Amino acid sequence: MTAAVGDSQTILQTFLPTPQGAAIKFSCGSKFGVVFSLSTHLLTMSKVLVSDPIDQAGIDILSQVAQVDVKTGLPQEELIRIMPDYDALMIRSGTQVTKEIIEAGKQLKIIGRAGVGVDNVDVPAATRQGIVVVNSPEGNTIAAAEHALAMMLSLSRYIPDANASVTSGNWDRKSFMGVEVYKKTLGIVGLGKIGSHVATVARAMGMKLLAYDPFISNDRAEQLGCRLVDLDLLFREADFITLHIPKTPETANMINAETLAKMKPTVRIINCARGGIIDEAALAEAIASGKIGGAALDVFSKEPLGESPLLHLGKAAVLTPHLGASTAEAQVNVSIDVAEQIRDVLLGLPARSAVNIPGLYPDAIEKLRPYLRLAETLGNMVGQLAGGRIESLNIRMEGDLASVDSKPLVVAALKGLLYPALRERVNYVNAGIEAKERGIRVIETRDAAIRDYAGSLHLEAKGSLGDHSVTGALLGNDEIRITAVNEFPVNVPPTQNMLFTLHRDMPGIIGKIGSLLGSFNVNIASMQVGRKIVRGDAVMVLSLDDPLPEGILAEITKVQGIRDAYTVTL
Ligand SMILES: NC(=O)c1ccc[n+]([C@@H]2O[C@H](COP(=O)([O-])OP(=O)(O)OC[C@H]3O[C@@H](n4cnc5c(N)ncnc54)[C@H](O)[C@@H]3O)[C@@H](O)[C@H]2O)c1
Ligand SMILES: O=C(O)[C@H](O)COP(=O)(O)O
Repeated sequence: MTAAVGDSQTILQTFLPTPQGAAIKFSCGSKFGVVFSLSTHLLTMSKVLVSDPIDQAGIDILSQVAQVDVKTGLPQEELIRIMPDYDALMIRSGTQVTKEIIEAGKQLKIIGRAGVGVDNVDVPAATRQGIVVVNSPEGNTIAAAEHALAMMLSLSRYIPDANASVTSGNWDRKSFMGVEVYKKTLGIVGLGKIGSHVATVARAMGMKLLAYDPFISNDRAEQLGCRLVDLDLLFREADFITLHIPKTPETANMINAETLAKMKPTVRIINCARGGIIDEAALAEAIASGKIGGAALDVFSKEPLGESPLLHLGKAAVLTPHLGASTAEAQVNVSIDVAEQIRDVLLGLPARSAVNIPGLYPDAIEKLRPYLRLAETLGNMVGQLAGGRIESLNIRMEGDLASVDSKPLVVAALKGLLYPALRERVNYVNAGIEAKERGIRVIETRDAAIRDYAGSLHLEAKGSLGDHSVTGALLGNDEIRITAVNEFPVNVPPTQNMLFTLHRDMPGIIGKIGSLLGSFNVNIASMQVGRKIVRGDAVMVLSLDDPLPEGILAEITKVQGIRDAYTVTL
């Protein structure tokens, strides 16, 4: 990287390797309103592996900034073997991105899922490695909703079997007497993006709508014409049940022998969400024995399905091979959506749909960008001052910052705190998890009444070697100012090489430190003393033009009146 990009330096440092090579101009995403100078080295070095069939539109986007290799259907061992070469991996649901693949991805910065579900990605393992995982939360919503509706109608009119009958030369009208959906009750489990669109269309078809979604308000359900009910009532009253929920420990096997027993004998179940939400053996048994009417399934606990009792249910089961997102439109949408995010992350910009960066959405970043830099700098400083093992980090949001979403600031502070220990291995993705694993307790407090600056941050680290704090704020031009160290007021910009002393405020001490540094050929750029009372305790902050040579700290602490001395390198 040859030039910092506006204020996005913090984010750039998060993901980008140290650049080399000649600079060329490169323009990207106007939504971020920035122009980058990227090194040719970086451009030629970025490599993206596309391991599932992805629409060309996304590949074209990626090809502008990276070498794109499309290698679909690779076995796990081969993926593990080639992963070390790649900066980004783009997938659909076909590739199982296991911990082993992720760990093999030594250069990997981003995994892009061209679709919604990331259940084929070991997200915790990616987070642990600092790899951002993105998806396309909306690109295939309509496709999946329309597939669910098509499945409902196919099942109620036996279209697949009727078609098979005609194409094999029969004209059998008796066997395919169907039912209407008009005035029937549809139970929608999960009233999110897809469930909402299903509700809208089903309502227009004259269906009565029940919905179960513990995270949706009554107002939203009413807006969609749905009556929010509990799951039990939905199971008992619905003529059709359609699932639009993620597979989680709570939803796994939600439809099982016990819940099937509560349903109407004519009920038809549609699952275009995820395999594993239905106990397939129990479902097949319920259909075969006439306990329920039938099922239309697009997703299965094991894909490809292979041998299954579901294959032997005749016209009472309609099965498709995970086609919910398979429309031309959806594939273009998800491919572009995810390719743009991969491109952005490779360029050091934030991703708009990262599933594992807490609270770091582009809007939030845009507003907080200068404060993220402040938080990271203060975290880095207080970590170095505290030294040793950090037990807790107290982050106080002051003034205007007391009312902002603090998550990004906390992540930035932790990234700074851990940087001296982890260097490039810590980033916005894994800072939280790295801190947790080190047992660092994070305490957030807010004080809107502190108004020395519009907004300031106060970080206090308690560690095995002592407790230290730094406070900082931004000037009008977003320049960082350290405004207190260990509660002593100062007003200094952070610089690359700094020396802090805790000492007794007494004549001659500043001179002695100056001469000592001079004798080691260290030039002082600026110096400031902060004290609360005359001749009491004080702090001295020096910005140095050169790094402190080995051994000088020990000499400084020998000076009479100096209690402690610390170096900070930013
Ligand atoms: N078949 C396909 O090809 C295909 C395509 C796209 C999406 N999907 C799947 O469809 C599902 C829904 O996708 P979406 O985009 O609508 O997601 P979404 O996040 O917009 O909606 C999911 C809804 O489920 C609700 N929910 C979560 N846990 C619940 C629970 N225990 N009980 C009831 N409701 C619960 C949430 O509150 C949310 O409103 C996902 O599993 C997704 O992977 C499948
Ligand atoms: O979660 C999703 O987006 C769907 O399951 C689609 O999966 P696919 O991209 O493999 O079609």
